[in-house]
Amino acid sequence: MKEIKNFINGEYVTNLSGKTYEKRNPVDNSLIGMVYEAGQPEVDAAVAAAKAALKGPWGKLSVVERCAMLDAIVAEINNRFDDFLQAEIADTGKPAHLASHIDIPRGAANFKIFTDTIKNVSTESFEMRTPDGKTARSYGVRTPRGVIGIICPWNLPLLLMTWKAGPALACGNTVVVKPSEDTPSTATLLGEVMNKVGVPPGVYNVVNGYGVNSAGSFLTAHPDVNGITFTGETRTGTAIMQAAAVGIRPVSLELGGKNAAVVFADADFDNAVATVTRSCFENAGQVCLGTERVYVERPIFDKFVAALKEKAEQMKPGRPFDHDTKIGPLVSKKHQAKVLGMYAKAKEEGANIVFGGGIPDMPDDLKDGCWVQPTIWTGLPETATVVTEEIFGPCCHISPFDSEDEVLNKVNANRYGLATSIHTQDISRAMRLANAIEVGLCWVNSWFLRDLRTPFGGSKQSGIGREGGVHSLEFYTELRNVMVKY
Ligand SMILES: NC(=O)c1ccc[n+]([C@@H]2O[C@H](COP(=O)([O-])OP(=O)(O)OC[C@H]3O[C@@H](n4cnc5c(N)ncnc54)[C@H](O)[C@@H]3O)[C@@H](O)[C@H]2O)c1
Ligand SMILES: O=C/C=C/C=C(\O)C(=O)O
Repeated sequence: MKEIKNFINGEYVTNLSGKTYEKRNPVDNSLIGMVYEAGQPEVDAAVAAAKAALKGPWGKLSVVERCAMLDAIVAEINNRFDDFLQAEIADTGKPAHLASHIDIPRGAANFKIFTDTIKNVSTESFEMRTPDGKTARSYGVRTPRGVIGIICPWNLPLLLMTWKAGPALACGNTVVVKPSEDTPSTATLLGEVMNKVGVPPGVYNVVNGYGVNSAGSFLTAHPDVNGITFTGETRTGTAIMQAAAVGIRPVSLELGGKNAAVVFADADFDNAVATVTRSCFENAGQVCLGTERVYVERPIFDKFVAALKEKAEQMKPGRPFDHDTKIGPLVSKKHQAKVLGMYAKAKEEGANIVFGGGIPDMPDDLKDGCWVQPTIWTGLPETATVVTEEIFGPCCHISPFDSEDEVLNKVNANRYGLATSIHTQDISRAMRLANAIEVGLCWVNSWFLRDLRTPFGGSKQSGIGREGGVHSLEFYTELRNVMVKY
């Protein structure tokens, strides 16, 4: 039986409480291993190790030396690509082609982008005359913020954790990572990489467990944590922001969304169908940037619904390494129940079920997995639950629109503001809409196309702050101004 331990001060440790919980494979509900839940003692030890490491060899490295160590992390993640692939797939059940093209490559890329950034970023400097006729020169100095608490969700476990650990370490901080209880494996495995490349003990720590009354809340409440970066549900973000208020610690929040795709009649139809298919169903809809609201200009509405239905019908569920698998399970029985509950709600509210709405027929050996059908609805009002609330599953509601103003108002009427995709060949219209849509991320004729130098984050109730390239420095460093009179 696999044991998934905590990684504290360079060592894999269990816990004082002896408390463990089961990690099950979402594909067939088979038992993968037992996870040692970190309690207050383990979180205290991890934070103490991280704090001490700031004053040790890690804190004395030059930027170039630190980046050389991160480059070694990149190389070792790539050396152990298959180990990370197997671990991520065991935890999530996602198709191997998805994990091998997105999750694991981004695990390495999320360190590389920040070594490139930190080596080439400058700070500002100004000169002024002083009242007594002398001169003064000011300049900025960026220093690490300190111990960073990193709390991650279960949908893109390695990608989303390294999207935080990469800049945190590149900027000279130390980290305590709390992966989702549902996906502990890749964050824990990364500890082996840290030891292999010689990252000093205490720089990278992992405490496994839950949120409330467990490792998550112990970490956010810890007074020696100097900043908290979180990705997860909006309501959890509220709780974490409240915890961070004690001691005035900054937060970086990447939260929920209810993202729209807007398809105009002049769009490249096949590209729009292919792109919206990805944005609705990729990773079984478990992507924060995913589309759950599709607005289609009326002249092509029926044609678009039929085309998306055909794509959904082709989404063959199956085992991760089966070549014909097009969609995997949801991450857990708990999440499967949540999504099926929303499917039932849509039916109760009178949705026209174009496709799906339940559990797919699976072979006997997979029947106990966390499967749901890709699902398409039409016919609901904008006020319907599945049109306003985040579901985080492979489903979308499609509705027609007749004007730019109408669709803009519908897209903006939601409390979230994370991502939108706009499909049109009229670039002036695309830019007009992109300037008016209240989101952090807007794609035109594309989706989830990522340049890691660009600002990434949500507006409204989808988050606080931007991460990516130089934008990550705002959270992961303190900027001090020095003024020299001479
Ligand atoms: N904006 C983004 O970039 C982004 C990316 C991925 C997922 N998400 C969002 O995450 C959600 C799905 O992930 P999830 O179910 O893991 O989210 P979640 O909020 O339930 O949990 C996220 C993490 O927070 C921890 N946690 C929960 N309560 C906590 C508390 N009170 N204090 C400290 N830690 C706590 C959990 O253990 C987990 O590690 C969806 O809403 C999705 O939109 C957003
Ligand atoms: O599920 C949410 C996906 C988030 C993606 C990123 O944070 C990224 O691509 O950097």
